[in-house]
Amino acid sequence: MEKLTDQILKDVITPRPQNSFKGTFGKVTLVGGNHNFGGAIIMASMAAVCAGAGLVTTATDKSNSSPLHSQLPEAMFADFTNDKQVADLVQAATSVVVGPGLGDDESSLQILKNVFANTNDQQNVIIDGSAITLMAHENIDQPHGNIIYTPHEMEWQRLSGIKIGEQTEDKNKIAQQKLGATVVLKKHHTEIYTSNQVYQLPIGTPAQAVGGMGDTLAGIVGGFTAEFNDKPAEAVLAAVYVHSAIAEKIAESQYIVLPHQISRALPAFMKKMEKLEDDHHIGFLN
Ligand SMILES: NC(=O)C1=CN([C@@H]2O[C@H](COP(=O)(O)OP(=O)(O)OC[C@H]3O[C@@H](n4cnc5c(N)ncnc54)[C@H](OP(=O)(O)O)[C@@H]3O)[C@@H](O)[C@H]2O)[C@@H](O)CC1
Ligand SMILES: Nc1ncnc2c1ncn2[C@@H]1O[C@H](COP(=O)(O)OP(=O)(O)O)[C@@H](O)[C@H]1O
Ligand SMILES: [Mg+2]
Repeated sequence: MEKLTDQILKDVITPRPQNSFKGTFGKVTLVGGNHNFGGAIIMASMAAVCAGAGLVTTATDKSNSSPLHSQLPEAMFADFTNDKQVADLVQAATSVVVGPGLGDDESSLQILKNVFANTNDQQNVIIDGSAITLMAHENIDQPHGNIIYTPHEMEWQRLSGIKIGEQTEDKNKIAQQKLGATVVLKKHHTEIYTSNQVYQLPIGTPAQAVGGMGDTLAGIVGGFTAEFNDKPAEAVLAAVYVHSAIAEKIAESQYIVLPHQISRALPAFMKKMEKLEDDHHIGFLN
């Protein structure tokens, strides 16, 4: 298992080209947030916007429209039960994030099926939270796309069949290769299983053990894979690293880290990365 280092941030977060517009930095469509779990998709959307995606649309329950806009006017809203609109938004996306707060009832299942029917192999498809649980319980086929699963250990147990105490590198690798997808197995020292390597995140803090922390990571992965779409594999690694690097910084002065604080800190943190030259170390950034 290879340890991730801050080099991944320097590799991925480079200065934006001058001759650019919002379309240069990709479109993210996020689908989730039922009547009870609106916060999950709002946190994921905030993360995608703050990570620098060019255009972000959130397909969610109608009741989340005003809360979304009051928190995040940069995001557009769509009703996730409008199949035609969701199909169009999914087809238009560089990256699709599906699952945060989607829920597991019949309506959630129909929405998931509609999303999966409309992805294509050119897109990054981040499958998180309820979408993983639904896939496992309802035996739903993996959709087209560059698939990135972001399960916690219980979600990975549901998807892979490997019990939490038995999730060894070898077993996880076999399950990941069968899926033919990237797996971000979230925990203390998250592991990332890619097509040719297994990475471990050596940073992160229990101050991150707060609801919404994974929703926020899913949004950053969506944002980074859209924005840095010429290197999507590295973008996933950088997203995982930046999420915990910012959390550690905040945890120096806070007992817990609120997920939205990570998102709000992203633009300034990324500015510091952009300025770094190879012979400088991120540790100097205090
Ligand atoms: N503000 C919002 O709207 C929020 C909405 N959210 C949304 O809710 C949806 C459901 O997601 P979920 O993760 O809350 O529930 P589920 O998939 O049933 O897993 C929990 C079960 O697994 C067990 N467990 C064992 N190991 C574990 C581990 N390492 N990490 C985590 N759990 C572990 C755990 O054990 P226990 O804690 O009971 O001991 C429990 O039995 C999803 O769409 C998500 O996006 C949340 O993001 C919160 C904020
Ligand atoms: N003790 C810990 N140390 C480091 N990271 C943690 C710790 N506890 C939780 N996390 C991180 O918080 C996130 C939790 O994800 P998840 O359980 O999906 O949250 P939610 O669904 O509530 O948003 C993951 O990124 C995980 O790595
Ligand atoms: Mg989660």
